[in-house]
Amino acid sequence: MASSSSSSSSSSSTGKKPLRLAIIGSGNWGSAIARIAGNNLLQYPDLFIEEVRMYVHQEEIDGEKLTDIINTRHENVKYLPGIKLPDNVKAVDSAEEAARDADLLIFVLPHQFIESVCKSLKGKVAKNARAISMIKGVEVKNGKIRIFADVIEEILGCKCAALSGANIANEVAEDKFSETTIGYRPGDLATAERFLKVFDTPTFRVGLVEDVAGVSLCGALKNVVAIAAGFTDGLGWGSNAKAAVMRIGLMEMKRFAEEFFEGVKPETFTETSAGIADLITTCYGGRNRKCAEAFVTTGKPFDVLERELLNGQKLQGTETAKEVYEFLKARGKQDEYPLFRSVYSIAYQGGEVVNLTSRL
Ligand SMILES: NC(=O)C1=CN([C@@H]2O[C@H](COP(=O)(O)OP(=O)(O)OC[C@H]3O[C@@H](n4cnc5c(N)ncnc54)[C@H](O)[C@@H]3O)[C@@H](O)[C@H]2O)C=CC1
Ligand SMILES: O=C(CO)COP(=O)(O)O
Repeated sequence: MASSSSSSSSSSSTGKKPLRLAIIGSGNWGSAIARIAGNNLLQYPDLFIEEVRMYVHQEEIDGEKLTDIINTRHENVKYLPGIKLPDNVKAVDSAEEAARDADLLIFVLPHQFIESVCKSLKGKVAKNARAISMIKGVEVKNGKIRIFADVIEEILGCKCAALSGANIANEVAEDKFSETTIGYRPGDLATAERFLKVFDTPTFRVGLVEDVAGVSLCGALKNVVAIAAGFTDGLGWGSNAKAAVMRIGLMEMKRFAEEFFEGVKPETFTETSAGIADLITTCYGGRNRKCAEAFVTTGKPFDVLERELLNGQKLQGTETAKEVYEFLKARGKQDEYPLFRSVYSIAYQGGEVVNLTSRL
C-alpha cells in the first residue's frame, strides 16, 4: 500500500498544459471537497488551471438561484452552511458545462443520480481525461452489480479511480483531521498521484491503494451496517451490541466484496481509512445512523425521516440495503448475509427491529 506523498514536479518543467478540474456534484460532501480542491489548485499554478467548475443541481432558496448564491457569497448555504468556498470555485447549473474541456473529473453525487448525469456527459469527455468517484453506493441492474467507478468508465470511456474514507463532510470542511483513501486501477499510480495533489492537505491525509473495487465497496456497504448501528442506538442496546453489529457487518462487507468482485484486497477493509475507519465514523456520526435511530424512536418511515432530518441531503444506506438484498436474493444467497438481510427486512418488509440480531 502506498502512503500519502507530495511530489513537486510541475507541468512547466514537463512542458505539459495545465489541467482543468471539474466537480460533478455540490451536496454536503461535494461542497466540502470543492473547498479543498479549490484551495489546493492555487498551490500548483503550473499544473492546474485555477478555476474549477462545479455542477450544481439547480434550486431556488428564498427566491435566489443556488448557483448565484454560491458564486456571489461563496457559500453553499443549503448543503454546507457556514463554510467559505474559495473564489476560484465556480458554480454552474449544467454538468455538461462543468465538464467541458476537463482533464480531471470528480464525481460526487448521491448514487441514485449518477447514471442520468453521466449519460448527459456521454461523448463529451475526452478519452484521456481521468475521473474519480467519491460515490458511496453500488448499481444493481438486470441482476448485475457494479461499482460507480466502472459505471463512469463505461459511460464516459475514461479511466476512473475511487476515493472513500472516514470523512464526515462537516468535519472535513472545518479542517478537523481526517484520513482518506484513493483506490487506483492496476498500474495507474500516476492518476492517483495527480488526484492526491488535488486533495491532500495537512488535515486531510490521502493514502493510496491499488484497489478501486475494494475502496468503492467499503464506502457503499458500510452504509448498510450504519443503518444497523442506528437501530441498536434507537433500541438503547448499548456499546457492546453496536460493536457486535459493526464486527459482523465488516465481515459481511469483506466476504461480499471477495465473493462478487475480482482482485479486491482484504487489507483495504481492515487497514485503510476507506475500510474499518469509515465504518466506525459512520456508525457513530453519520446520517444513516441518525435516521435509523429515529426510525426506531419515532416509528416514521425512512423517506419521511430523510426529508425531516436531512434538509435535502440524501440517505444512501437504505437504497444500498435494498439493492444488495435484491442482488443476493436473485442468487439465493440472502441468508448467507444475515445482517444485510435483517436491515433490509426491518427497513422494507416491516420486520421487527428487536429481531435485528436474531439470525446473526
Ligand atoms: N456527506 C458526507 O459526509 C459524505 C458523503 N459521501 C458520499 O458522497 C456522495 C454525495 O454525497 P453528498 O455530497 O453528501 O450529497 P447530499 O447528501 O448532500 O445530497 C444532496 C445533493 O444531491 C443533489 N441532487 C438532488 N436531486 C438531484 C438530481 N435529481 N440530480 C442531481 N443531483 C441532485 C442536490 O442538489 C445536492 O447537491 C454520496 O454517495 C455520499 O454517500 C462520502 C463521504 C462523506
Ligand atoms: O460516508 C460518510 C462518512 O465517511 C457519511 O456517512 P453518512 O452518509 O451516513 O452521513
